[in-house]
Order: sequence, then C-alpha cells, then structure tokens
Amino acid sequence: MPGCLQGCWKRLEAEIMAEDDNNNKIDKIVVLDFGSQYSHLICRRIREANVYCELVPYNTPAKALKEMDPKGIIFSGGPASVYAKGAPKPDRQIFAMGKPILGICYGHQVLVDNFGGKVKRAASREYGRAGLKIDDDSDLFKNLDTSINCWMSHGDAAEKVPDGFKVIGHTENSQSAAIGDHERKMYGIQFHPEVVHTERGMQILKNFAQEISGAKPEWDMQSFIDTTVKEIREQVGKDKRVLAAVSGGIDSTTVAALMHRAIGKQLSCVFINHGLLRQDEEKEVVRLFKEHLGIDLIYVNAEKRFLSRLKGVTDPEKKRKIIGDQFAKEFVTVAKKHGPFQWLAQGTLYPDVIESGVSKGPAAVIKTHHNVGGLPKWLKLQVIEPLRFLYKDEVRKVAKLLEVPDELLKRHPFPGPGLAVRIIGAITPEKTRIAKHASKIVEDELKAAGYYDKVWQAYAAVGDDRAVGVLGDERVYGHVVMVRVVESIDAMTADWTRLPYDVIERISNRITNEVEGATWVTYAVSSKPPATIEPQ
Ligand SMILES: Nc1ncnc2c1ncn2[C@@H]1O[C@H](COP(=O)(O)OP(=O)(O)OP(=O)(O)O)[C@@H](O)[C@H]1O
Ligand SMILES: O=c1[nH]c(=O)c2[nH+]cn([C@@H]3O[C@H](COP(=O)(O)O)[C@@H](O)[C@H]3O)c2[nH]1
Ligand SMILES: NC(=O)CC[C@H](N)C(=O)O
Ligand SMILES: [Mg+2]
Repeated sequence: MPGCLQGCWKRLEAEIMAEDDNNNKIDKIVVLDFGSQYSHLICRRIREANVYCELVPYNTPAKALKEMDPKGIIFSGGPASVYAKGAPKPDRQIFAMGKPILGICYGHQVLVDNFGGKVKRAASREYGRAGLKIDDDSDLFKNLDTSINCWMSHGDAAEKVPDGFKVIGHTENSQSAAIGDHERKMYGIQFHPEVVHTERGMQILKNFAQEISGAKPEWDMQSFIDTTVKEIREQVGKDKRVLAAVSGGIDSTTVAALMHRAIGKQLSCVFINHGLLRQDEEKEVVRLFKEHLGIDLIYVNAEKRFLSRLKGVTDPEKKRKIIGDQFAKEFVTVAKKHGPFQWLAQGTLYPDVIESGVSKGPAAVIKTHHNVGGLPKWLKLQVIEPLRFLYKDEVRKVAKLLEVPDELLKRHPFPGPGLAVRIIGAITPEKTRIAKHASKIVEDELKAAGYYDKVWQAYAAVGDDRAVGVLGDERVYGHVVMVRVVESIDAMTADWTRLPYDVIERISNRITNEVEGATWVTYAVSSKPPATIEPQ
C-alpha cells in the first residue's frame, strides 16, 4: 500500500488493541519487527512451540503493548545499524515493563545500545555458520550441548557488554555473541535461532517463551477453534446474519465451516459462477457444500454478466478490475434478495494482514487481487475475518479438525478471477473450452502419476498463438497450449516442477488428441521471480 505505511501501522495497532479484548485469555509472546527477512519466521517458530505469537511494528507504543499483555517480548533482526542516524528504536518505556526480552541480531544490538554498551562496525562481517560455545546453560541455553552450530548474518557487533549483563555464549569472532541479565530476564543473541541452520534454535526460542517468560504452551488449532467459535457468537449476536463468499478454496471453505459451527443458520454462503471456473467446478462445489458440510449455499450463475463485460478485453489488469467489480455487484444482488445481512465474512490470512502494513514498505502493484481493495463501501456490511491471525498451514489444520473433506482440502489454490488470468488475450468460448479441458487433463495425469499432492499448482493456459498441426492427414492451424506446474511454499516464490518426461509426454499426447483445436503443447520453465505463477 504505497504511501500509507504509517497509517497502516496506526490502524493495525488499534486493531491489535481491539482484538486483544478477545484474545487476552491465552498466553502470548510479541515480536517487535525491525525489518528482518526472518521476523515472520520467529513468530511461526514460537507458535510451533505451541505458544501464541504476534508480530507488531517496532515502534508500537509501550501502552499498546501493555494492553496486549505479552508474557515476553522479542526484538527481531533488521537491516539498520543502531548507531546510525534515524535507526529504528523501540519505545523506551518497553524496557520498564518488567517483561522478559530477547533481542535477536539487530534486536540484540538494540539491547546493548539501550543499556549503555557499545555497538560498532565489526572488523569483518559474518555471514553463515559459526560455532557457538555455551558459557551458561542455566536458562536460555538449557538442554543444549556445550556447543552448537548457529547461523550469523551481521556486520555490526557488540564491543562492550552493558552493565548487569554477562556473556552466556561466544564464537571465535564474537566474544559477546550471546549475553544475558538473569535478574531482569533480558537476553541478546547475535545469531538467528529462527532459521533451520541454527542447531536446536527451536529449543532456544522454546526456552525463552516457556521457561523464561512462563508462557503456557496452550496454542493449538483445537483451542483456536474453541475460542474463535465463542468470539464469533459474541461478535455476531443472536439475531444478526452473516454472508460468506465462498469459492470452494481452502480459506473461504474453512471460514464457512467455522462460522457454521458458531452460528448455524445465521450463516449464508454465496458461490458465484463467473463462467471461468475449472471443469465441472460449479457442480463439485455445490455438491461438496451440500453433502459434506451441510451448509446452506446460494449458487449464482452469473456467467453471462461476467463474460459480456469481459468481451474483447485483453489487458490483464482491466480483466481483474472488471471481475472484482462484478463480484461486488453480485454480492449486492444476493444481499438484497436473501438479506438483510449485517456481516460479510472473509478469508483474510495473517500474511495478507502483515503484508498490508507491518514489515513491508511501499510495494509495487504486480497484480490486482480481486478480493483485496475491491471491497465496496456501499455494501454497508461489517467485515468479519476469523482467520486473520492464521498462516495457511494452520488453516489447513483447522480445516481438518472441522472435518472439511480431503477432496476440498487437497485441491490446488485457484485464483478468484479464474481462467480469465490463464487465457491470454481476449476471452473467447473456444479458448475457455481449451483451457478447461486441457487443465483437467493436466490435473488427471498428475494425480495418476502421484504428483498432484506434491505440487502447488498445475494448469494449462492458452493464448492467441497458433501453430500448424497435422491430424489424420489434415492440416490444422490450432492453438498452442502452455502447461505450467509449479512448486511453492507460500506462492511468494515458486519453481517449475521437473516432471518426468514420460508424464509430460502423456499430458502432451492427451491434449493434442483429446482437446479439439489444440495442436501444440509447451511446458513453462520459468521460476517466480522473474515470472509469476499465473500468466496474467
Ligand atoms: N467464485 C467465487 N464466488 C464467491 N466468492 C469468491 C469466488 N472466488 C473467490 N471468492 C472470494 O474471494 C476470496 C479470495 O479467493 P482466494 O482464491 O484467495 O481464496 P480461497 O478460494 O478461499 O482459497 P484458495 O487460495 O485455496 O483458492 C475467497 O475467500 C472468496 O471469499
Ligand atoms: O484469489 C486470488 N485472486 C487473484 O486475483 C489472484 N491472482 C493470483 N492468485 C494466486 O496467487 C498466487 C500467486 O500468483 P502470481 O504469482 O501469479 O501472482 C497463485 O497461487 C495464484 O493462483 C490469485 N488469487
Ligand atoms: N541481521 C541483522 O539483524 C543485522 C543487524 C545489523 N544491521 C548488522 O549488520 O549487524
Ligand atoms: Mg481460490
């Protein structure tokens, strides 16, 4: 969100404070984000140790932090140097809160600097593995060997340890790689325990969260479901109604299942067929909701309205905007016909929340996601987002506990604008038919070869490129179909899948044999970056 970083942070703080009213039952650790690539990872690792953890901006006021009532606070790493002008510093009142603090890398240097130690440019930078000798294993380094391999990434170093702190670990290059003040429960470590290259890094974070801060390991997905169901009931009340837009994807389905458990018949779901869904998807989604989830689903066939507005449109961003706008119009029609509704439920996840405000600076718009920023104010609905503090893998666990069928759980993510972003150039009935049919073949062959569950997404795209083929001695000037199969952890980066040649061959044969109008098949071998997962 270019230009609104500060505003976003303010908003987030307010939201965090408001959210806290509901969340104060569970012990938590808060991570102050000083801009490290790994801030997110610290948060994830703490949650893996079953302690709830949130990431907040480095300049979150002590007052807001007090309201959150964390058991302990972690300062993340960051690219700045503490001695530089304008370097990010936390609210100094935080040090007086009496809460345990763990500083990591830049966070360690912040501690050193704050308590009168000295941070300087080191003679040599240190990137990569280093051997840490443990000098004190009484708390932070409890249950570790006498030395571990740790992972470093820094150019500055603590030259003078502040009063009250003692060295609890050192490396060859860094005599004060780990320091601690047992009395005040403040610790600084120059290395990164959150990355896998640090041996037993999880144990260190667990020691801080559970032993030093005394946070109870009560964060798991069943307890999340129990508290969230209660919160939804309180928030929505007994007589208000919620409309949830669902796509059959994992996020919106999980929202629907969670809301359904909480408020039953006060929930209605709407699924819109924009004519650009996967083969038979409209039937599948309706069936799965009825048969497996038992949730009331309003099905809207809006094919004609979407496709007529998209006719002749070739610009990818224009397509996305039209689809976003038409989605909103469809929601309004449904709300009028089946309403009144007071709430709109959305499947926003934690990375979406964070990327829109906390750690990332002004970012370029690569693609307009139809559901972000497209929420029409005139819908006059309050938004409820029960998954806004969860990561995707946590959502999958929630879905499993809510008995969302595997069939749905294992489906590949599918973009809201659907085939519109897989059909390059104008959307025509012929290209839509080819994309649908060829994609189905790609999915079926990956399933048969045991690859479907191993890859992130797999599909066939089609554009206006044509190539000559010969079918039964006839010349055919058909379409070139592009097959794309990618692996990814979070869709932020991706790599093309090295499928065995025989699998590619079967896909290619079947497409040219079975899909009328397709003469050539190509395989996309671009990673993300520089390419993206979807071609438009
Ligand atoms: N065809 C549709 N009808 C109604 N709402 C939709 C449709 N497609 C997308 N949406 C809405 O847009 C949101 C974003 O879509 P997105 O694809 O990111 O999530 P998802 O479909 O729930 O999960 P996944 O990422 O696994 O596909 C959905 O959660 C849903 O609220
Ligand atoms: O709900 C969505 N609305 C959209 O507008 C949208 N565009 C891309 N995607 C999905 O996001 C991931 C990253 O895609 P890209 O590498 O193409 O940006 C991939 O998983 C894409 O399928 C979307 N999902
Ligand atoms: N990774 C970090 O937090 C780096 C901290 C600081 N900028 C340094 O170079 O030492
Ligand atoms: Mg989807």
